[in-house]
Amino acid sequence: MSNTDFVLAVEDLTVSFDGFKAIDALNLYVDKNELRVIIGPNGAGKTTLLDLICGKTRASAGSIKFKNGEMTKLPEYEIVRKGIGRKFQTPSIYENLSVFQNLEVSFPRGRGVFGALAFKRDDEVKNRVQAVAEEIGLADTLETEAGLLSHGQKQWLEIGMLLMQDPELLMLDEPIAGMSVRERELTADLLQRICKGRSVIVIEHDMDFVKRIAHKVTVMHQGKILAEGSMEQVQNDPKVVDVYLGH
Ligand SMILES: Nc1ncnc2c1ncn2[C@@H]1O[C@H](COP(=O)(O)OP(=O)(O)OP(=O)(O)O)[C@@H](O)[C@H]1O
Repeated sequence: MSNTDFVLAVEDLTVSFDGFKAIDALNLYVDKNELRVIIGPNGAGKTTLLDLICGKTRASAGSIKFKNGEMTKLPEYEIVRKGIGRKFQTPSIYENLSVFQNLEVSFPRGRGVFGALAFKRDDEVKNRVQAVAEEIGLADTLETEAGLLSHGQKQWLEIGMLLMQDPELLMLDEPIAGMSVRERELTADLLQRICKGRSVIVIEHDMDFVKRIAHKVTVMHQGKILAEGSMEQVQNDPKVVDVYLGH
């Protein structure tokens, strides 16, 4: 395919594990500023798809283009540097550092003019930490040790650590697992905020949450796309009811 306006264009993507196709000739296109939710039964290939996009797993065939650049051959750190951030289910924050320090260490090195102008960098980092802390609702807890945060706050901090790198595509695997009702609401608001200015892909099983956040829903089944569209469209699709929602 020639150049497109899509942030992410996945085409004919396939990965086989010992002959089993976990992802099978899959096509997926994500727009700028879009919040896409991927749903589907256990084993459908959702996590494997995100693993392929972030370079954790190598494709057997097909193409993954991010802003029209091919990603399938790049190492993971290059993919991060190009602007793709991925949050896994288990938080990987530094429990004995403060919220501020967790955000500070996530600021990408090697950007801007440093050396003699190190103080400028300090300001730049501080301003960025403050802005991100506000975005994730942790501006009042900057000095708190991360290990003392609630489960939900830890998840938000990890999202904040990814936001420090200002990714253009952010991928989140079941971000509300284990959260309270209130934390889920706040996470929905947070996701709505962060997709203004970047694209977000979320894997989620909680349909009420999906309804609240999704611009568009992709339903996966057996490594393929079963259906795609608005929540209403996929909810009323008999194929989707049959393999997923009806269970
Ligand atoms: N590294 C691997 N080696 C062998 N098989 C794998 C590997 N990774 C994934 N699979 C298989 O690929 C299939 C898809 O798994 P995947 O975890 O992507 O599904 P999922 O849709 O994310 O499911 P869930 O909702 O349970 O997280 C499963 O059958 C899984 O066992």
